[in-house]
Amino acid sequence: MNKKLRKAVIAGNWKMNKTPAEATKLIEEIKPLVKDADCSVIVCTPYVDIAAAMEATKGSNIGVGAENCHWEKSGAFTGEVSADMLSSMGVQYVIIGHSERRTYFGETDCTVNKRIRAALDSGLAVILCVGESLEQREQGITDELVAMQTKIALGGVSKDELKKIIIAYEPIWAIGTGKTATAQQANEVCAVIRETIKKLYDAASADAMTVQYGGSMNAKNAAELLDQPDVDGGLIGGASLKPADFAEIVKAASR
Ligand SMILES: O=C[C@H](O)COP(=O)(O)O
Repeated sequence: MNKKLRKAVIAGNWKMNKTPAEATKLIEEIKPLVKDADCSVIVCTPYVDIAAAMEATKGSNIGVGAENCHWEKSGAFTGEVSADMLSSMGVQYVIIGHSERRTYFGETDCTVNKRIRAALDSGLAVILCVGESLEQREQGITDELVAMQTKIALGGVSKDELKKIIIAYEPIWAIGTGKTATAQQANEVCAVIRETIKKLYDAASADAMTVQYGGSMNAKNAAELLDQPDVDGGLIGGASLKPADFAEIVKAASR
């Protein structure tokens, strides 16, 4: 499929930022700036901001996502939030397997797979994050690692369910560091992910798959990254908290 036929997806990952009142304010600022976007626009917020985000995005072209979900439907899991709880609030997307969850909260490829299963069963679309550390890149194992993360995460996911999955390639060394992967590096690994989908499913599924890049994407470097044939959008951290910068990235994805 021609890249142009895959609509770009720009998702903000707010991480642990913004109170509900601040979330409303930020969305109100973003809304007019992205209203003519020719790409999907999503904001993924902390759990406590979801009600405010649902309210503020009403009637707009901005979708709302969460930053994680548990794999069980309910039970004794203090501090966790289920996929059903999120979908009951109108949430459409959930980020799963972000490297910060893997690094700081012990998440593994296996728990990522369980969370994806739960999210799909609750009707949520998933933004699955994969990516290598600097050490792994230097060892030359980026492609194998990213392919393996993708395969394990998608275990038991049908071809039909795959349509509700977006994959974000996020090299850990580029997250929040100001160190962006070059457009070529980003494209190479996004292509590896697409090839992995082709092997696991088929060429049509690989062609239709949205593969984002994430890691210090900003208003200045977005156009070059988003111009790459296998980069279909971005998962944006820091710049998603700055309305003008986020809007600039959305504009770059709309070309
Ligand atoms: O999920 C977003 C990524 O972790 C990228 O964060 P960043 O844009 O602040 O580098």
